Amino acid sequence: MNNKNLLIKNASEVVTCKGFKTKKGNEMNDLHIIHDGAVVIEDGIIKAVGSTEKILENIKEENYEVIDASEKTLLPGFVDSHTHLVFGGYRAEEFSWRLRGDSYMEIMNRGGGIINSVRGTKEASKEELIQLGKKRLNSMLSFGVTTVEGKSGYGLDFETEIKQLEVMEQLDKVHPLDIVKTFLGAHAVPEEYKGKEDEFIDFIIEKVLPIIRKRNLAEFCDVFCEKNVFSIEQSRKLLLKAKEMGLKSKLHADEIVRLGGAELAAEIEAVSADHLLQASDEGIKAMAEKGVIATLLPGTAFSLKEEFARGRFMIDNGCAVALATDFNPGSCFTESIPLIISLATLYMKMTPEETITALTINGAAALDKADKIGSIDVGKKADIVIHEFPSYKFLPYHIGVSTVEMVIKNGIMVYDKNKVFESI
Ligand SMILES: N=CN[C@@H](CCC(=O)O)C(=O)O
Ligand SMILES: [Zn+2]
Repeated sequence: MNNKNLLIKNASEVVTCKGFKTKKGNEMNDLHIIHDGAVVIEDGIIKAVGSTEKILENIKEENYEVIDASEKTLLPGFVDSHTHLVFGGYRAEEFSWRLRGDSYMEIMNRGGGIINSVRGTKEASKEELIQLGKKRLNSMLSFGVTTVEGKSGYGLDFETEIKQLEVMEQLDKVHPLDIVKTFLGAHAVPEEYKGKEDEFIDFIIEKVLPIIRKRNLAEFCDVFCEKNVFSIEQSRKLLLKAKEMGLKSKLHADEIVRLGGAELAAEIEAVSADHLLQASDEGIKAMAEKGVIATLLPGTAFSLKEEFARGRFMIDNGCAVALATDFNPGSCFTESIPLIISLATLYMKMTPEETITALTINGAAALDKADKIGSIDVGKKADIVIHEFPSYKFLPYHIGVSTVEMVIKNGIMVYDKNKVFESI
């Protein structure tokens, strides 16, 4: 189907997630559902949303390609706002080591972990990374993701960091999924800068950031602010310089050790602070006050066998929470949104409604795009997913299984599960 004028009608529920900005605290429970709803799409943009009856009174059906969504649920496309999708090589061996008890940091400190993926990414050609990227994006799309954030950070040198960002730039052009690019040059300390972390931060600021800015290769700057990686001071310096150059801030914060990353995120008014497994009460409250989004990555905690971030406490204290996969080759090799939904609802005490908000409008807000995507609102991009059951309540209920039947991106059908089984 390639018709940009589309009418989806008779949906059991249109879960609009209505809104153009971040939802905080209790607001996260309000999904603004329309029962027996319809959506009108023209030229890739949502033109009207309402009850099927009202919508049909105002349009001529014959002018549209029509999808009958009876007994189905419409949701905004998911926004996976934290991933490391471009990398070469895999770390299946390290996963086995972790199963036998080695910790993530132990593996990292003996030259595995991120540095292992840096080797693989340096060795891979741009074309290889593009082909791998396409497969990964296809998989994400099948889970109903229509916008994804992707980070560099498996280069740690000028050429490879730029290569990763260029690969994402290219993927964004050739693949229906939209990619928001983040520069994560400070993801680990390269061998030649061990003990000279300040110099490495200066190298990034002086030599890499200006080119990224000039070529518009990233919208966000991120840093792994962690004990034995980059300190609070180094992270602050990098993010503030990047901000001066026009890059918005994100942080990998308080993941393994409570370092004060949440407090730093509030101080510099970052768009989001991510992970936050060890974030302090004060840090969380400061983030709520400053409107910093807490992007939680339960797949990572699960895969590392760590305690989950305190999503319930954060929401109860007025924070805006987003959820993302953290898809990467080490700490969380999954693009599964159903897994994230299961972990958030069953283990993080988030309600189904909060979970959906965290994966849609708040995911969009974590990418500073809540005005364009993340909800089914008139004027927004027509990124809409048709789920095969009559209520959003089936998403957590159908544990670990994708409920996605069709994905519409910019008003065009790009995934139809029924087609996969057409010949059966
Ligand atoms: N914690 C730091 N960075 C990634 C892991 C990257 C890796 O292990 O390759 C994360 O967000 O989980
Ligand atoms: Zn990450």
